[in-house]
Amino acid sequence: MITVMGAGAFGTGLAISLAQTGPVALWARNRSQAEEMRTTRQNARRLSGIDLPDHVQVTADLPRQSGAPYLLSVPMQKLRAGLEAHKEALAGQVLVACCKGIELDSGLRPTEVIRAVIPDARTAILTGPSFAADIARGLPTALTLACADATLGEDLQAQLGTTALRLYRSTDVTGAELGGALKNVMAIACGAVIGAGLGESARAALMTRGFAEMCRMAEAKGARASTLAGLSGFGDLALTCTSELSRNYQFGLSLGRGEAFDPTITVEGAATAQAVLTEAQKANIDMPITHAVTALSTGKLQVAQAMDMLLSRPQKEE
Ligand SMILES: NC(=O)C1=CN([C@@H]2O[C@H](COP(=O)(O)OP(=O)(O)OC[C@H]3O[C@@H](n4cnc5c(N)ncnc54)[C@H](OP(=O)(O)O)[C@@H]3O)[C@@H](O)[C@H]2O)C=CC1
Ligand SMILES: O=C(CO)COP(=O)(O)O
Repeated sequence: MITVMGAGAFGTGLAISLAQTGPVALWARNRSQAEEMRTTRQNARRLSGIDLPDHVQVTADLPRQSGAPYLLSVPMQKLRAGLEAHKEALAGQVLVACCKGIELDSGLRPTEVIRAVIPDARTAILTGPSFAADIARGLPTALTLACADATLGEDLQAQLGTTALRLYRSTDVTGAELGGALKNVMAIACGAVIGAGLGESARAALMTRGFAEMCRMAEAKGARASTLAGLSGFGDLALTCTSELSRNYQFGLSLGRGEAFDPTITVEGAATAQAVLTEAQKANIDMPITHAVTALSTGKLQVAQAMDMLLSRPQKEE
């Protein structure tokens, strides 16, 4: 039986989707939350209003399994701690990262963090444009499943896809992970310009130049340009930079409006911008929007100053 580790919005959405094809375990670290979900058959805290089908088995005890994958659906900055706590049970297992980001302390991508903690894990990444509630409601969605081991990638594509959730396979793990991580940084930037009333044209400019920035970093890391042009890059950039359902975009909106933002809400792009900027500076990769988002989200610049910084750069060829 497949296990989803992490009963947040996305983990719950994935478990509901997978329940169409058979029983699935949804593991929550918090015993009382698991108990409440078992009783109410809803995840009121993270994905309210959507019922858990009978096939979703909520548990606070991580199932031991041989062969079936674990889907790791925790925020990027919590992934290492989540793995460390279950190192023994997860050794040698198939671990599919479902998080979007770069670890702040190490600069590592999700599958790199997994292998740093559990060296013999067999890893993959599931990423792309999808809001948890859309997946849970069975709305049509397409995602990238990237795995360096092509045979394992095919197995996972067959196991995790449903009629509504269409999976495209890739072996470019670096490209898929960087696309998913970097689009959140650009979504914060887009939210900030819309929040500050700077207009739709400014957002289109940021999305386009942000995409150029994403490709620059990803190609420098050995990713394929075609991966960035796919679901995990361009696809998720389009969704997250234009929808008020995105938490990264909402965070940007509040920065642009000068409003406070609830710190308990998961916003992957803020820490990721800092991690990416550190990496870009080391490797001499030009990432001005990532720089601006880092300055904005750490309170070093206001939106007007960040825009001045971007607009006063030397003129260049596109
Ligand atoms: N929400 C969405 O629409 C989508 C999200 N994603 C990605 O999925 C990842 C998770 O996001 P999402 O589900 O939305 O986040 P949420 O904030 O909704 O939930 C986070 C979950 O992670 C759990 N968690 C936190 N720390 C640990 C830990 N150390 N060990 C185990 N579990 C832990 C939390 O448990 P607790 O409640 O006990 O703190 C909670 O259940 C992110 O990387 C996000 O980018 C991808 C696509 C869509
Ligand atoms: O990654 C997502 C959609 O693909 C969800 O975006 P947020 O984390 O910004 O809500």
